[in-house]
Amino acid sequence: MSESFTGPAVDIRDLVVRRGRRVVLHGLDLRVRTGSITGLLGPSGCGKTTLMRAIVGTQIVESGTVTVLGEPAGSVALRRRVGYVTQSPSVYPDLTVRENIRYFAALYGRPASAVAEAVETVGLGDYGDDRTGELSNGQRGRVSLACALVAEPDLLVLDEPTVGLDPVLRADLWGRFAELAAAGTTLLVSSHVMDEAEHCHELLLMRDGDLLDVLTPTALLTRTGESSLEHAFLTLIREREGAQP
Ligand SMILES: Nc1ncnc2c1ncn2[C@@H]1O[C@H](COP(=O)(O)OP(=O)(O)OP(=O)(O)O)[C@@H](O)[C@H]1O
Repeated sequence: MSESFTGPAVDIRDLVVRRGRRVVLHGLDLRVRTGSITGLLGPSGCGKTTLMRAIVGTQIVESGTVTVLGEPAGSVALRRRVGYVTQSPSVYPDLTVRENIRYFAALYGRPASAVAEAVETVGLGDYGDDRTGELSNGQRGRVSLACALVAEPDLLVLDEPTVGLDPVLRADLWGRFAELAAAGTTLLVSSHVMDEAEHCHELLLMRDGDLLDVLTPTALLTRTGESSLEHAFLTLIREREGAQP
């Protein structure tokens, strides 16, 4: 973690993003606490990926400001401090699993032990010497995740990192995310399955390009009187829709 920065890891003011003919983010205001695991949750198409792209600086924004670790999103100073794993794996198919991860480790000056740890974290210990192009889609996604993990950036932005993973691996990954957060890393993790929300410190609940609420999983349950996060989110949506003029 970088020493001097004490503000929120992400600070967004009045963010408007248009994609094609559609305005997909309608003036969002939000903050992501440094050292937290923040879940970005909402139905398919609500704008989670677009928001993540704005945070990592790959999205053209119409108006508003996105400040990341105290710098404007996308600035050169952030290149090594922000990791982003998209839903489509970006790995070198001709390299083996270990070579891919080693390449990123070298770029970020990380030791060989970090490579071995990253391979194990994503459950690919038996595939370290396999060519990445010969793996399944889910396995390739895990290589991509390992490449981001090995760099140990200050902010990790992960777009649906647990899709298609078995329950054991998902639990292991959330355990690793918790360790990283405890060490000061900020994680912003999107998901459209609410059962993942329980692993997060804070939830950003999105719907149709707007932020419905920002609260902890416990607060979501308490506020709605529900016992499952899935139901709680639905109840919250119905309340808000009912409250609209
Ligand atoms: N390449 C694109 N060009 C134009 N519009 C787009 C493009 N990608 C997404 N959109 C629009 O932006 C909206 C938000 O998309 P986004 O990918 O951010 O949603 P999401 O919440 O990440 O969805 P999912 O959970 O399915 O990945 C969509 O409803 C779609 O209309």
